[in-house]
Amino acid sequence: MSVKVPPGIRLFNKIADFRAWRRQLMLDQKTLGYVPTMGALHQGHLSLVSSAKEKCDHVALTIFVNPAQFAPTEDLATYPRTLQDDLNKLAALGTNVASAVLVPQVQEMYPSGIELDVSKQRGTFVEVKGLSHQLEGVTRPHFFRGVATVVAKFLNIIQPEEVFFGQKDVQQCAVISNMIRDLHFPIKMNICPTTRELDGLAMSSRNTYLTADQRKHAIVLYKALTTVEQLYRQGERDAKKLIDVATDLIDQERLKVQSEGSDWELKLDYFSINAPGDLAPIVDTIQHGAIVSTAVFVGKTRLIDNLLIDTQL
Ligand SMILES: Nc1ncnc2c1ncn2[C@@H]1O[C@H](COP(=O)(O)OP(=O)(O)OP(=O)(O)O)[C@@H](O)[C@H]1O
Ligand SMILES: CC(C)(CO)[C@@H](O)C(=O)[O-]
Ligand code: BAL
Repeated sequence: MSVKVPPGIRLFNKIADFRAWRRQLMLDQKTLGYVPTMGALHQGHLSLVSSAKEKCDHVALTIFVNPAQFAPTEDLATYPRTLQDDLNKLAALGTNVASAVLVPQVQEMYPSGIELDVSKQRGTFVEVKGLSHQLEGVTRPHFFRGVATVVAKFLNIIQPEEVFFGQKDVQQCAVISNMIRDLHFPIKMNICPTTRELDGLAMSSRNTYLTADQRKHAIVLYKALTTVEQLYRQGERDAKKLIDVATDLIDQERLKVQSEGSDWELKLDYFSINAPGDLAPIVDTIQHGAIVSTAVFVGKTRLIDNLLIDTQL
C-alpha cells in the first residue's frame, strides 16, 4: 500500500535508514523524544507526542503491531492498521512536531523469526520478573515479555534521550521503568496522564471495535474507578470494601446488558487495588496510596483503565 507522507515528517521502513537520520541529530547535538505505539493513533497518542515535543528538539514515533505481545487467540490479525490516517494526524499537530516515524518490518525486528506460540519461539527475549504476572499478566501471561522485548529493541534502535508512555497502561509503565533501570538504558522515562473521551472513557485504539450499544456500557470502567476514588476521598480505606463496591457496580451493568436482550456480554476480568512500586495486591488498609485498576470484556473487546490515588508512578 502506498502512502502519501505529509511534508515535514520522515517515514522510515528500514532500521539502517532511521539510524542514519538519528546519527545526524546527534552530530547536530539535538535531543530526541520517543513515543512507541502500535498505530491507530488517537488523541491519547498525540498528547504523548506533544509532551515529547515540549521536552525534546525532535520527536520520533514507532508504529509496529508487535506479534510477540499477542497470544495466538488475540487480535493480531485484526488490530487496526491505519498508517495514512496516522501520518495525517501527526502532520495536523503542526510543522516540526513529529519529525520521524519508523514503521519496521516484522522480519527485521525479529531476525530469529517470531512464533505466537511461546514454546516454539527462538531468539532473545526480555523478562521483567515480579511485575509481569499479576493484573494484566493473569489473562495475558506472555504479554509483558513481548512488550519488554520490543521496547528494548526499539530503545536500542531509536536511542532517544527521553521516552514517553501513557498512564492508561499503568502496569506497562511499571514494567518498562524497571527494565530501563535494570538494563541501564541511558534514557529518561516519562509517564503522561490518560486522555479521556468527554464522558470519561479512556481513549484506546481498541475502542473502535465497540458497537454503539457497547460504547454506551463501556463507561462502567470509569464509573467503577471514580466511585472507588470518591469513597476513598470520603475516608474509606478498606481495600476489600472498595473492591466489593466496584465489582457490584460492574455486575449490575452486566445484568443490565443481559436484561436488554443483547447478543453480547459484559464480563469483569479484574478489579484490583495494588501498591505502587511492586504492584502487590492491597487487601486490607490502604496506607500509602494505591493504583486502582480494572479490565472488563465489553463483548469481545477487552478494555483496561486505572486511577492513581494519593500516589504517583
Ligand atoms: N488514552 C490514553 N491516554 C494517554 N496515553 C495513551 C492512551 N491510550 C494509549 N496511550 C499510550 O500510547 C502508547 C501506545 O499505546 P497503544 O498504541 O497500544 O494504544 P492503545 O490505544 O493503548 O491501544 P490498545 O487499544 O491496543 O490498548 C502507550 O504508551 C499507551 O499507554
Ligand atoms: C509499548 C508498545 C508500543 C509496545 O508494543 C505497546 O505495548 C503499546 O502500544 O502500549
Ligand atoms: N496498549 C497495550 C497494547 C496491547 O494491548 O497489546
